[in-house]
Amino acid sequence: MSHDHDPVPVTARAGSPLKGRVRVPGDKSISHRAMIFGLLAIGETKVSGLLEGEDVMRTAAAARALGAVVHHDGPGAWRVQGVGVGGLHQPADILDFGNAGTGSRLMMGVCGSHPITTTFDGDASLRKRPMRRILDPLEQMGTVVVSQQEGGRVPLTLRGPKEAIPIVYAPPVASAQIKSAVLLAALAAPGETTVIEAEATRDHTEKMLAHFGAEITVTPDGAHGRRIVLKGQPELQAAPIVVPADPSSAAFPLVAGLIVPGSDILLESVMTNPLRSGLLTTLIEMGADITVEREANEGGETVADLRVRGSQLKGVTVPPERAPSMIDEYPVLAVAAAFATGTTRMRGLQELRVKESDRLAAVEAGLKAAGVTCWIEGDDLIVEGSGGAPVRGGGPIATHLDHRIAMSFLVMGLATQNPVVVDDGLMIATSFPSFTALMNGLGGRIG
Ligand SMILES: O=C(O)C1=C[C@@H](OP(=O)(O)O)[C@@H](O)[C@H](O)C1
Ligand SMILES: C=C(OP(=O)(O)O)C(=O)O
Repeated sequence: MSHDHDPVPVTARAGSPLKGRVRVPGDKSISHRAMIFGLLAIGETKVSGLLEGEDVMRTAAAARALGAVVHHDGPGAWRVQGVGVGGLHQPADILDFGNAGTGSRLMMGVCGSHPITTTFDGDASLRKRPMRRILDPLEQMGTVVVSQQEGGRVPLTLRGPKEAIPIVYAPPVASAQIKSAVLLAALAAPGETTVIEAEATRDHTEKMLAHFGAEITVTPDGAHGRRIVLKGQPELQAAPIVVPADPSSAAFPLVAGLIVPGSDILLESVMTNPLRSGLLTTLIEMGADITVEREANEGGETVADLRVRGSQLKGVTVPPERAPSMIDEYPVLAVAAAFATGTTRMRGLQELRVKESDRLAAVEAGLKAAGVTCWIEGDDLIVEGSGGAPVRGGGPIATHLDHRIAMSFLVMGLATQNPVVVDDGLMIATSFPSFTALMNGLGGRIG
């Protein structure tokens, strides 16, 4: 399935300061998991605040194909009647995940440990992404990889064992997707499965396992790591899910509010889970005028209003151990760095090479096309800030089917001398369908 589409260029222009208050849509990671846990539970899971982006809709379609009954009751409001662990149906057709790494990898874990045969496919971007990292632990658990493309890429077909084997697994890279795939697969295995992560990554799967009644323990391991032990074959019970606002989406108006002089905006109830808030930490280190207000709890996650005002940022070094807590935010951080005083060095970004695009290369090329001095040294990205002098802008910026590259450079164009044009805005709908309307509602000029 190639999902070729005619690209739709989009332009952003500088204008007046950004003002107003907005709430960005629901978190993408939690929304995928809401559908997956709904599928694996007994009873009806009610979800509010679900992100209705294309990636999550692919996961909803896969949940249906595997036997769930999925109802859409209104904006963000969904109900999922599950089949229970062990109860997955044999899907009639291939599972097409479009652009979504999270949906496809987590569902490989779910399907790969059940006695069914499933074929996974996706768009031209997903077909380039490495899946060996998921297939390796699944093979240890007894999954047969019936067919795959070179290097373990989709389209690929998995056949699950009659009964999966519990394992002890240390993912070779810091990845919540690998961890989650193993934990979801382990639900169908008897006994205990252990995942040991050297660097803690987003913990939504662990929290939701506990919320749905699984026996799971999480303990610190080493300087930055965690040891997660899950007891297999639980009966997961449906439980309500409230999806908080996505900090990875909030990153775009947040950075726009900083780089457009005179801006003053309030982002309502953004999730502040510490394993997701590396960008906030970094921007505050850079001197950003951001205040964290009205802290609260929403559906088991901490949230807060973020008030942001236009600021002259200064360059910093971002340490590699911070990468898991802001992995999707580096493209937009690089845009912020282009306006800072001095140099920003972002260290340890090797994982950016295997996202929807090679984000290291895409950010470097885009910044250069817009007149910014930057370079890559090993796995580090270095950006020289303009120090308050105008940044030129330009384009067209090549987005390579990557929503975050498109949104990052459109944010940049709100503050550059000349407009910024991105070559294709269609992929924005995978994670943030209301992006343009929301930014323009604050006074942005994107179209
Ligand atoms: O588990 C998740 O929901 C995600 C994990 C991260 O990927 P990796 O696990 O590949 O780092 C992140 O980039 C992705 O957007 C969402
Ligand atoms: C990397 C991302 O998503 P995924 O891996 O789910 O495609 C992202 O949203 O930036």
